[in-house]
Amino acid sequence: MKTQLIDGKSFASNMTQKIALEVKQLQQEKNITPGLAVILVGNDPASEVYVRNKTKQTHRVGMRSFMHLLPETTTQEEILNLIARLNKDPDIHGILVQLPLPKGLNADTIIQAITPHKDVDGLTAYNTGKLALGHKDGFIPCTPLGCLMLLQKELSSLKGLHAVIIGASNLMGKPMAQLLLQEGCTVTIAHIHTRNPEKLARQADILIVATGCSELVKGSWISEGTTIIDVGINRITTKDNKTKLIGDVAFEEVLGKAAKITPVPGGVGPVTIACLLHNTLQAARNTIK
Ligand SMILES: NC(=O)C1=CN([C@@H]2O[C@H](COP(=O)(O)OP(=O)(O)OC[C@H]3O[C@@H](n4cnc5c(N)ncnc54)[C@H](OP(=O)(O)O)[C@@H]3O)[C@@H](O)[C@H]2O)C=CC1
Ligand SMILES: Nc1nc(=O)c2c([nH]1)NC[C@@H]1CN(c3ccc(C(=O)N[C@@H](CCC(=O)O)C(=O)O)cc3)C=[N+]21
Ligand SMILES: [Mg+2]
Repeated sequence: MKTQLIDGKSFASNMTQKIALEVKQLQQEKNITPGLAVILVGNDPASEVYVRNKTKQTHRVGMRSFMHLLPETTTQEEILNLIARLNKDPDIHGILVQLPLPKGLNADTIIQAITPHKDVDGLTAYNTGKLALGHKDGFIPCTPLGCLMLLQKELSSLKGLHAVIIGASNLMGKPMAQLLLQEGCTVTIAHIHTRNPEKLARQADILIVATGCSELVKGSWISEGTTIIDVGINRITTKDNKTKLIGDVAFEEVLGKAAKITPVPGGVGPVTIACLLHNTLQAARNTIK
């Protein structure tokens, strides 16, 4: 079987073209320019890739981007004060705190301090609850939303398919499970304590991997015809001392077995950014009475 690559980059570029037009319209008709504030504390490699690309894309669609690069030593109180200011600032429509945060900071307390109507990452209790209940008016986390869009484009129907998700974070695995359940998939979630994840993976019609373990999923984990969504963003150093990004799936090993796969880079990453811009545009529109 020839494995087809899922082109997230061109999917995202179609999305951002439409968003750019809608931003222009919002400016002309309502004099509103969507603004996104991003808080990055310390230096996590995957976050640095994200921040770099999203700043570029934010400007490209005509939105404003407010970067807060804070040192590793920043205190919980300083971050909470910053969020309190951003919550009140009328130029800011979306607030995103990059995860993971350095040890010593309480990520949950910090995330829950974001006002739900600016929570474009969809991580507050309010938006998490909205998603769990199937309400359509909350913010859905950008990465699972992007993965769902790619799956809907690539597969004619998701109903009755067995989706196996490896990784159970609040940012990715859990909301992904909610979304696929609502689409009629049978969902299995594997995590660090799961025994024989390879056995579950072999039963998957759709396999979604978001663990942060580079090349965790081997060729032997994959049955003929599986569609693979590789969410992992791992920066490694090659023999000739260059850095490159690789996913959570041993890409070369699954070629010829999987029906389709998202490459890293060029798969889920760009779509995550497009979904973030989509949510930020929505947050700006929601301020219109
Ligand atoms: N492409 C994109 O747009 C995005 C990429 N990412 C990337 O995806 C990856 C995951 O991100 P995120 O969900 O935030 O990470 P987290 O570290 O928050 O969560 C990882 C999850 O995977 C589980 N896990 C870790 N190792 C294993 C293993 N060996 N076997 C099975 N399960 C395992 C963890 O279990 P436990 O909790 O029990 O330890 C946890 O549930 C990272 O590489 C990140 O950079 C993230 C978001 C967006
Ligand atoms: N609160 C929070 N929300 C997140 O969604 C979140 C986060 N924290 N922390 C870090 C991870 C990682 N993440 C990425 C998104 C896009 C690319 C991306 O643009 N990737 C390009 C990289 C292209 C390149 O520069 O080579 C690609 O895969 O093609 C990468 C990583 C979002 N995350
Ligand atoms: Mg994380």
